[in-house]
Amino acid sequence: MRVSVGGKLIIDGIDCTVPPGSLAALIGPNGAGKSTLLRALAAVEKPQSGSVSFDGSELYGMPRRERAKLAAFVEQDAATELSLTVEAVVALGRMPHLSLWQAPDDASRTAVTDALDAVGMREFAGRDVTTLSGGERQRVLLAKALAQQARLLLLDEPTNHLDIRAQLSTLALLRSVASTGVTVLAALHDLGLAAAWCDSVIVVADGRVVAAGETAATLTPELIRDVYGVRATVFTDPASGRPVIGFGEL
Ligand SMILES: Nc1ncnc2c1ncn2[C@@H]1O[C@H](COP(=O)(O)OP(=O)(O)OP(=O)(O)O)[C@@H](O)[C@H]1O
Repeated sequence: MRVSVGGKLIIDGIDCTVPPGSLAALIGPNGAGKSTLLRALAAVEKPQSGSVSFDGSELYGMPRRERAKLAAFVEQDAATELSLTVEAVVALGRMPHLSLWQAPDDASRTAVTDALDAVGMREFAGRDVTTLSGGERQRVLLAKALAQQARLLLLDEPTNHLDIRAQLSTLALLRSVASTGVTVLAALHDLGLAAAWCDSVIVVADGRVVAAGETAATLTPELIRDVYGVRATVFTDPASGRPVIGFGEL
């Protein structure tokens, strides 16, 4: 796939695959092209060439509504200026499943409540979304994507604004969503979170994939040094058995 924005080639021949029903991290330095790639995968940004196929279906040729049933996208710091309640924002995720003017059915109401529960925001259901903190808003936007019940979930920095506990519970939630068969791809800046929680990583730099594959085999100190120019040491957390990464300057 090749994607240009504003006349500039940003994604230069990326070819990548995310294993179905798994949690994958999209990582890479600032300006590498992560957001642009996610926007292209979500069909928000049209590539000059290339295609995005999911489960045998080509996402670009598809009517918007059908695509929204397949793929949900949470953009980085998506604006929430509309004065709506949290519940109404999450209910927007149900739109692809309802016909025009159709009142929410039981399945939609349950999906909204379940999504609010999943992100721990049920008690905020009646709050105006414009009054929320950055972290609360981030969780509401994740709930909206969950309510969409798509089989592909694309997230741009889903842990932005979140405190450490909320970061861990978000990654745990994404893992459990993936375990139900949903394919999850999340751009993450925190390599520690990617290492500890994701099944695989796609590493981009300068609009190209420089490495991709199973997390432990791919996210090595050598790769981190080459891509980010820092020293990294991988430890094992004695409590969880998961990898922990320490960083230092070269
Ligand atoms: N509208 C635009 N016009 C020109 N250049 C753009 C435009 N949008 C993005 N870019 C450039 O494309 C490159 C990739 O941007 P992108 O936002 O995809 O990177 P990223 O990996 O998500 O970065 P970050 O980690 O900083 O969020 C950057 O150099 C950015 O300046």
